[in-house]
Amino acid sequence: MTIKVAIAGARGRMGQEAVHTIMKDQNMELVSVLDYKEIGETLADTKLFPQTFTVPIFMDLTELSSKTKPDVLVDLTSPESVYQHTREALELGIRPVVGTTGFSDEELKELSAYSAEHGIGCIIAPNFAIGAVLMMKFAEQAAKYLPDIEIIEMHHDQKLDAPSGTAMKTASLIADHRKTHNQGHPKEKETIAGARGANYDGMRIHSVRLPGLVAHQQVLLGGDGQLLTIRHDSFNRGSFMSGVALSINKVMELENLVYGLENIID
Ligand SMILES: NC(=O)C1=CN([C@@H]2O[C@H](COP(=O)(O)OP(=O)(O)OC[C@H]3O[C@@H](n4cnc5c(N)ncnc54)[C@H](OP(=O)(O)O)[C@@H]3O)[C@@H](O)[C@H]2O)C=CC1
Ligand SMILES: O=C(O)C1=N[C@H](C(=O)O)C[C@H](O)C1
Repeated sequence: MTIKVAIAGARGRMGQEAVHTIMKDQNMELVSVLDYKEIGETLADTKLFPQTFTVPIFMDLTELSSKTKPDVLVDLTSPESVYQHTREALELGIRPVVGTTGFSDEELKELSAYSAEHGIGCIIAPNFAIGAVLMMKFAEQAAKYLPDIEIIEMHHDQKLDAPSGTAMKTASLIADHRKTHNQGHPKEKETIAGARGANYDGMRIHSVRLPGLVAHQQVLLGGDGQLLTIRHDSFNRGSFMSGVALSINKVMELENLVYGLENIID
């Protein structure tokens, strides 16, 4: 069966890569694009894609749904729009595959409840790169033995959310198994606000933003006389594409929301 896919965010860094991935996949058909700006009738009009990419662009998800009937909506947009897109897609019976980061815990809970109640599959993956998923799982396991942890995530300087979705997911996986404890000296004082990073359940998260970077993370686990560093680097956005394709296939089998690629890989 061919999976009919729509995409939101096709003009973006991830979106452009995902358009090519879906167009090349024999089991998928890119049927439509959701945008919020007048950028032309089809992807070909945007000049970002070959003239053969005559995929229609819509500004309204309900119209896109009724005219092109996608099975799946891939969202690679912005923290500002992603919740609304995901909620609307679920209401229209379209399965969301979401790479966009920046959800609150409440939004995730609410979408998860809606998805389960209506039996519609949904995947929200803060990181589609298999190496990043392994980094998170290894950090989760190591935290049992080395519970003093600082996360340093490093991204390109156009990123809108901080900390990254990957850092948040890493911290939440670790927090599920680690006893809450505040790290560092109980009397430590920041002479410049933010010097010690963000506090997630006692763990510290530091966000670096620099031109030249793509997506990188180190999890530092300190013990008496030792340091374990678990590091992952995405050097290009091709690193995320096998996870996007896997999620589009898997979401067709789901009747609930899955948060994190680690829950769908064998
Ligand atoms: N899960 C994963 O593995 C990965 C996730 N990401 C996440 O994916 C998201 C996109 O990243 P990236 O591609 O780098 O960002 P970009 O800014 O390059 O792309 C986002 C695109 O979405 C468009 N957009 C914004 N709002 C809407 C909307 N309401 N409807 C349709 N299109 C919209 C933007 O248009 P305009 O610029 O005109 O506003 C832009 O073209 C981010 O949240 C990022 O964190 C990134 C890499 C990997
Ligand atoms: O904005 C990005 O680029 C990325 N965002 C995701 C995140 O917030 O973790 C995934 C990856 O790190 C790239």
